[in-house]
Amino acid sequence: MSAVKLDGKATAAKIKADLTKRVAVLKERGITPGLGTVLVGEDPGSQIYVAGKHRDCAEVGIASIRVDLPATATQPDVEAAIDELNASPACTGYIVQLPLPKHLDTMALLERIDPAKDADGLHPVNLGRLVHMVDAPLPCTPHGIVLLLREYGVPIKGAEVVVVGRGITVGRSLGLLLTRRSENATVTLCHTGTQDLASHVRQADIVVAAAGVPELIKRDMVKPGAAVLDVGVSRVNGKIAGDVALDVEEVAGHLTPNPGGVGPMTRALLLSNVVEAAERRLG
Ligand SMILES: Nc1nc(=O)c2c([nH]1)NC[C@@H]1CN(c3ccc(C(=O)N[C@@H](CCC(=O)O)C(=O)O)cc3)C=[N+]21
Repeated sequence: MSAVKLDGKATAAKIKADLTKRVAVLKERGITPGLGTVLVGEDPGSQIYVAGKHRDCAEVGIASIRVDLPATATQPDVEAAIDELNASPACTGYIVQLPLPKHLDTMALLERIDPAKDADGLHPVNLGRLVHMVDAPLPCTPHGIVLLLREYGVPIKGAEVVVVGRGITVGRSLGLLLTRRSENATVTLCHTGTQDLASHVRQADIVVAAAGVPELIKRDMVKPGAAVLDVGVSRVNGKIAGDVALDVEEVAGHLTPNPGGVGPMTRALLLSNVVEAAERRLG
């Protein structure tokens, strides 16, 4: 058996085509959506991600505003950059690229972002709205995962989902999305303290691997026919390595390639948050 490919690149292209039309409508009505990025330091990985986000913006007609600060930037320096984007009418949404250098207080900076401009959906107010099931920008990777499963008709309702990894950006917030009444999945959140990871993963109809540990999910842990989504972005010898062993392809029913799976969906849903923020301005 070989798994059906959950093609994130192709699905993201469809989302971007829809966003391109919506951006054109917004422009006719006098609003140009604009994505801001705040990047602190010279981490090569972060540089590549941020450059990619600006390319994506150009593709759909979103303006972009890039703020790059040196690794030595102080807390007040970054606060000033955030205050400027909060005040800028040209910026309808923005992100502070993570991780930030260790000397900075990440939480204080994230809390300073205007929740209405939070393109990542990671502001505590917006995560709180997600807990309360109130309309808010959604975290990009979890939202991308839900849309990718829907695109390929993978049943979510009633599914047993095992999420591996409790990070805010993916694991912890994905459970909130998938347990909404509209999705109705049953979600188990596994992490480094989980006693017997394999026994949990074996029960799963859908496995989401977001731990950042190469080859954590092995072939013999996966129930035949399960959908497996690989969110891992570790670097091994300069190459991107996911969390899922290659031969899982032989047992899974659906599988995301990596690259070309969850990453492009994350980027498309970031653009979607920027467009939605601009649409909310129109009311
Ligand atoms: N505030 C903030 N928001 C983020 O969303 C955020 C962040 N900080 N810090 C770093 C992580 C990582 N991340 C990726 C997004 C897309 C790909 C992606 O599209 N990767 C391509 C491969 C690389 C490429 O072709 O550019 C793929 O999977 O096909 C990868 C990684 C977002 N992050």
